[in-house]
Amino acid sequence: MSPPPLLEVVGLSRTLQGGSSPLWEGISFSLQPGDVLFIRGPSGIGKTLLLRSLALLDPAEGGTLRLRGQAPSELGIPAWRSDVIYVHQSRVDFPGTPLEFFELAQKLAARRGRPAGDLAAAAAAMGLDPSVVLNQKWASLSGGQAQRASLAVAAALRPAALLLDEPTSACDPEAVRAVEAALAACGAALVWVTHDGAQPGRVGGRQLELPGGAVSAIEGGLHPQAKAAAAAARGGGRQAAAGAGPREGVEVAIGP
Ligand SMILES: Nc1ncnc2c1ncn2[C@@H]1O[C@H](COP(=O)(O)OP(=O)(O)OP(=O)(O)O)[C@@H](O)[C@H]1O
Repeated sequence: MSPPPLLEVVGLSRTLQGGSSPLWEGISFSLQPGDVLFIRGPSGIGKTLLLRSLALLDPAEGGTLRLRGQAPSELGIPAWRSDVIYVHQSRVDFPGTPLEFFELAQKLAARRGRPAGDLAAAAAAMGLDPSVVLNQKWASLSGGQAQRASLAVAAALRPAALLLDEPTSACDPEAVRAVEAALAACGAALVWVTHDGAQPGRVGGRQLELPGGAVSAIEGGLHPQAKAAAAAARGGGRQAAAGAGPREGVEVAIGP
């Protein structure tokens, strides 16, 4: 028997309070390690809510979620959130520095026994100078630095899946390319919301259109050899991704 998918989503639906019809329904897809699924759709259609539902931060009222064959109720919410990490769309100024944040996140009970990732390498892959940016207060980082530092923390926590809400919205074109390559090579399954129409074609994978939920393959994408080389440079194996928000109730989501 073949192993279950890494992340399996079947028939997920969401209706806003007071709404007469679902925002989206019948959302189904499955992901294996390293897969990329872009979420596309107009503003307000519910892309963020879908990511938050996958992270158990916002309730979907229909459908099922499974991580390596286990439902959230079997795995427990903290364990789910330490392996399926949501990185918030907008800047979040946490107290302290990115390095302190990462160290705090590593101490969460749900992370005990998990191997530590290499935060400096993840930051460098995103085009940051780790010795500077990781030791600076979040509040003093530029928007693009803070966004990439969040992604580097997330990546270095080595989740199974990263839920990325417009992860390059604050980056200049050079940084966008670095982040795309770093995320594509990080080893986690990626669910990636973007408004950049060219981004799916640069990264590759599949895309899901809201509200209908149709999933299609994307033409193009990063060359598999480039991804393999980046993975080898990292030391191979399952790697980096996803941020941790060591706050009560959020566990390891990066952001509120
Ligand atoms: N926590 C929430 N509870 C109830 N309704 C919400 C919540 N968050 C967002 N909404 C509403 O749900 C709808 C979808 O919002 P969402 O942020 O998911 O859209 P989006 O597709 O990500 O938009 P954008 O592309 O502009 O970021 C909007 O009408 C929004 O007002």
